[in-house]
Amino acid sequence: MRSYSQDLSGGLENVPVLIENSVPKEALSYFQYVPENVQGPGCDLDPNAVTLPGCSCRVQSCFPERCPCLRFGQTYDSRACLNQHPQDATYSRPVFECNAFCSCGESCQTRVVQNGVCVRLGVFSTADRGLGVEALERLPCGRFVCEYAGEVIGIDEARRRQLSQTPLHMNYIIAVQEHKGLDRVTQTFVDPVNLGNVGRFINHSCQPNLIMLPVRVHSVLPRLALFANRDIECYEELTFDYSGGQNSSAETAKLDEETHVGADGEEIPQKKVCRCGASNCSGFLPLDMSILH
Ligand SMILES: C[S@@+](CC[C@H](N)C(=O)[O-])C[C@H]1O[C@@H](n2cnc3c(N)ncnc32)[C@H](O)[C@@H]1O
Repeated sequence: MRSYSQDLSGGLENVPVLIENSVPKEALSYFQYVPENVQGPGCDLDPNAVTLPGCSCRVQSCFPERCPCLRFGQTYDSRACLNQHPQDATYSRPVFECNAFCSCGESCQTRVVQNGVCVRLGVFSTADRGLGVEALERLPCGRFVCEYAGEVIGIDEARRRQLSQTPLHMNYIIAVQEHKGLDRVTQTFVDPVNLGNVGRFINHSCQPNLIMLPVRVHSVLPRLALFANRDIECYEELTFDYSGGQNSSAETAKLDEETHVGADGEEIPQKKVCRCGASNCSGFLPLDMSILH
């Protein structure tokens, strides 16, 4: 069992995010903890501005039949867990929570991600993947764990940051694409390298125990929320699939066989060996080529 003491969040989360005592201070010297997304270069909106309308349900907890925030159905159960299995197709639809403009109570069942980290997590040194995060309590399937929070940046900034990296750098930029109708795609880029929360220490696995869902709370900008996709034991390392479940190995494999220089002559970061140890491991970390095109 690892020994933990300090709170990485400095009191900014509901529960301390513990750091293993053996993690060297230098490993975190350039990092500043922010519990929620912040506006970064190229992002036109302040992620903390309230840009969604509220409901007028004057009840403690909203009903799906009446509440416009629940037009796609009830998302959570009374234990703040997803009320369908996380792999269920339901979650390919947008998820909205009640927000600051809503008339319902603060204990409304439709407020989960906005309540922040409520489970005990520990940041520890892995043998071969830098730092990682483990659960310090049992987590039931569907439980909200934490956000992947950081600077929300525009695509040009994401491209600039990605191209400035070499395979020796750790990559923290997550690009989430959402399909709206047949021809509209919205992209959200979050980079928690310097400003971020506990989510930025979670490693990739080809057989993960978390799933990432875009959840809208007060703003049209989604928050990237991580939920348990099965029951998780205390001291299990937490992981999610950096590709969001889409198999990007074909594209990354092509990159490796051919060239590491893009069409405009720019250097393209090379793919990295995946050390998740899963039986279905694809061999390499997903590399989101949509940022580079
Ligand atoms: C979002 S960070 C995860 C936290 C990171 N381990 C740290 O120490 O801050 C992503 C980086 O961690 C490393 N990493 C994450 N999952 C990995 C895996 N399955 N195999 C090898 N390296 C991994 C890679 O360097 C990757 O670019």
